[in-house]
Amino acid sequence: MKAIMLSYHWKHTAIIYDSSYIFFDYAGKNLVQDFRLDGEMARPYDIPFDPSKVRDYYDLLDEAKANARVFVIFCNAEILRDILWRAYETGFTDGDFVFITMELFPSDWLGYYREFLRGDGKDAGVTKAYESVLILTLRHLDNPEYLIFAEEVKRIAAQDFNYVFGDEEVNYFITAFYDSVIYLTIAINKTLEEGGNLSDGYTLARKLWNSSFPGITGIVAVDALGNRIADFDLIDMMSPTTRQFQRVGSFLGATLTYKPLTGKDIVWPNGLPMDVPRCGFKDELCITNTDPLENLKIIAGTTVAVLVLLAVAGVAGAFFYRKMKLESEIWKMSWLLTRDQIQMRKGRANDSFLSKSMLTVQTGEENSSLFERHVFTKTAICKGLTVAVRHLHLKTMDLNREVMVEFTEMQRLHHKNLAMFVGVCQDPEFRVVVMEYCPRGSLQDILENSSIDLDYSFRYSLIWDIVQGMLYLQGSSVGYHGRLSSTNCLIDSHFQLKLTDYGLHTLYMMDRKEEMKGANGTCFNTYKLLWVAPEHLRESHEYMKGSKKGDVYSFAIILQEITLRSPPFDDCTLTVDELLEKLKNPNTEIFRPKIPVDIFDKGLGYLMKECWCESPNERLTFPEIQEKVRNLRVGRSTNIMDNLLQRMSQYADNLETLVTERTEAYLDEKKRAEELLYRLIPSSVAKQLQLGNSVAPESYSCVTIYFSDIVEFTNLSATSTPIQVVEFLNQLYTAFDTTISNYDVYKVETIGDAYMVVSGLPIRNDNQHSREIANMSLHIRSVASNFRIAHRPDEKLRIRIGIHSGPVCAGVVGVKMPRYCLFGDTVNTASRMESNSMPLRIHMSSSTKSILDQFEGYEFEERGEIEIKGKGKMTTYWLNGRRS
Ligand SMILES: Nc1nc2c(ncn2[C@@H]2O[C@H](COP(=O)(O)OP(=O)(O)OP(=O)(O)O)[C@@H](O)[C@H]2O)c(=O)[nH]1
Ligand SMILES: [Mg+2]
Repeated sequence: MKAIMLSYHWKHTAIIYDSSYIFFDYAGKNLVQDFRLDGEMARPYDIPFDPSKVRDYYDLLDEAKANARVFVIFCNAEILRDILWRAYETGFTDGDFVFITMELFPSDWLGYYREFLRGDGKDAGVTKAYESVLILTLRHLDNPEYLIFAEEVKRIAAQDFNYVFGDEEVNYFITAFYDSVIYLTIAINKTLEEGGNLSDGYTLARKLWNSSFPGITGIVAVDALGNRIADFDLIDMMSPTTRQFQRVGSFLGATLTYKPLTGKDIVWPNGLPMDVPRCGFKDELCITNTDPLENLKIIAGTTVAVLVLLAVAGVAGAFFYRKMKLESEIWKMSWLLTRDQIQMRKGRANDSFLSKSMLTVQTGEENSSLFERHVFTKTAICKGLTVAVRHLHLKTMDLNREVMVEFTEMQRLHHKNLAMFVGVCQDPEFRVVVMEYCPRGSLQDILENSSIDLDYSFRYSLIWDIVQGMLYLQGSSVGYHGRLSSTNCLIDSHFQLKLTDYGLHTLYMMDRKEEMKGANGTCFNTYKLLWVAPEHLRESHEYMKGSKKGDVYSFAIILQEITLRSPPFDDCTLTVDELLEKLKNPNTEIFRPKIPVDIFDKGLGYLMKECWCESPNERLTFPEIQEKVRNLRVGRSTNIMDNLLQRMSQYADNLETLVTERTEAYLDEKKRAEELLYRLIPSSVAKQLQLGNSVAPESYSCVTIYFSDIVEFTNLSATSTPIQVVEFLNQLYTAFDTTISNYDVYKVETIGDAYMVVSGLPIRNDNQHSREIANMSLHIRSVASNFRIAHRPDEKLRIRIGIHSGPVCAGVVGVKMPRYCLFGDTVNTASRMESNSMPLRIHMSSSTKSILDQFEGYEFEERGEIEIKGKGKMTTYWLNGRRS
């Protein structure tokens, strides 16, 4: 570790370690102590901790920060993740700090390492923190002797122990045992050569102390106390997107040297971190710096005045020190973001099931005209985080001292109920404030989303979160929120409420002034003023900064929204502007939202009244509100976790039902579509098409084709309306379709009054095709002769049938509306059989007859030789019937 530290010119370290990890070598020497004793290094600052007792890992980091920028951390992976998350949350991961930890076995770390991902909302932050982490692991073995040895171990494991290694490396302990045996054999040989006594184990064991020998893992170095000095690799994350790690350097035990690997630089978030910050660990170096001289003037007027002040009292000294610290932070301007650091995300931020795409708010106008607000946060990626970007209306951003102090103060705020302030960008084209993004939308979104059921405990936990955030904010140097509203209460992925858009009083005041002027083409939305306390409404908007008591009033309006689950002042019928006027100028009566008698919690009703008193001094303070809410909450189920889980499972159930319903509907639809397709194309062919396979045309050596036609259809059509014709054909073909479903046949198509059926394809059926078609023809004939034409009840339907057998080729033609078609002379001949047939008779060719002859029971009648157009003379037959 020392070799690594010195190689990067770091001499100051803080060792943060789980005190249950005791680092002793076999001779009983405490390794942490050992690490502390080295002339070249400053004495490392030692922070042991008991994980079960640590209240907040920030405390450890804060303590370490006062002594070092390089933190060596020893603890288990879970705790490390918690520490890193806290480090990220509290601003330790921007590149000023280094975290070195140890993970003995390297195989897990090389390649893609995702084990620190948990999907708990902290992954991005922990990944960011990993940019500052270096991991020390045992050397990755790849020397030729080791590779042969590893192969051999794998072979023996499979052969003798039936254990087959996967991708994993051969365990390091196996190689260490092997090296021990080499150690022993060398020691025995040496002892024998020297004529020593083999039964003197102690001397034997000491034979190779303070020396080295070639082992299977490379050169094995043994120190003067008999400890093996292992070889280590230093590993670093190459990129936060791929989370891929790489070796950046190696430590060789035999030479006690660390060498960075050429061409494999450590990827730092912000360059190589300095061993000592510019102003020293306690800002002590800045007091005599040139820049701070300027600062001194700013703080106390003159340098002399400050020095006098310092001399006068220790208390003043402490004050001075704090001020100096703030000054150095102000000038660091770490909140200032460049345009390149903010990558806007495309599309709207609407990734929450709680956010409605459209918020519709009733303005309260006489006719209840609805005024729609369609608001989405713009989101971006900044420093590896998804952030909410708030565009400012200011034409210029004057980074005067007051504004800079505000930014610096904002940056110091860290609380679970505050959305983090990320920074500002003052690019003329892109003047924005960047805040932590909360994916589940605002409190207003939740309240307006009727599909979310809000019970007591949930409402109380929302209120509780607001109070906690406000207590912290009002106790901080920022002093008050200034624009507390339900749109500035956000819900994060853990359903925790976080306040946003707080502070920055000077900047936001100037910005609101511009917004009201309509800068950047915006139109100021007076609806936002419904949360502003009357005393501030009365001020000129330009000075409407806000106050602690003003926040309490805004909180009361949010309480109204939560308890009544309605927008502010929802009960009144005034327009927003009329309403604001009334609030500004109360006549005899103070104007506030009405609290219905059946309010779900009377206690909350009283609390609202105590918070929106007209006189700011009569309003409660947040500590008092906290007490009241705590008392009101007693007796209600406060287990937000249970409640949340219940809600989540309810939501999941709803989703599951929805998914099942949709899936069923989809499957039904699919089935219908498939059935339709199977009617157009034989199912075996359709399946091939669905799989994306092309269907090659196929020839069939013998199939039987049926054609039938309605006698005098032209006359019938001429004397019927088109609708009657369609209805008639539909009824007839439905009857035919039902009939043919009893046979192994495929209906090729209907063309007008013609009906075409084939048997023997696409699935071949030997010679059965002639029989199937013959039987079907007889059946259809009887169906047709019994068929009554609905609009001509007295007329008898007569059809002509013709059948013929022979070779055909079948294939799918067309892309847009693919059709399965038959080609070949057999089709024409079959059609000719039909056209030369007689009413209610089945006319067949000799080829069909000769196949049918193989089957018994058919009654034929030779028709004799007839002239068939395009074919010449053919002997044909009538199929009259079949003996049962
Ligand atoms: N989902 C989500 N919505 C946000 C986030 N930040 C702001 N919003 C919403 O984006 C919309 C526009 O926000 P703003 O421009 O801050 O306007 P506002 O909050 O109504 O008013 P002021 O902040 O007081 O100016 C509001 O509906 C916010 O609730 C966020 O981090 N996540
Ligand atoms: Mg806002």
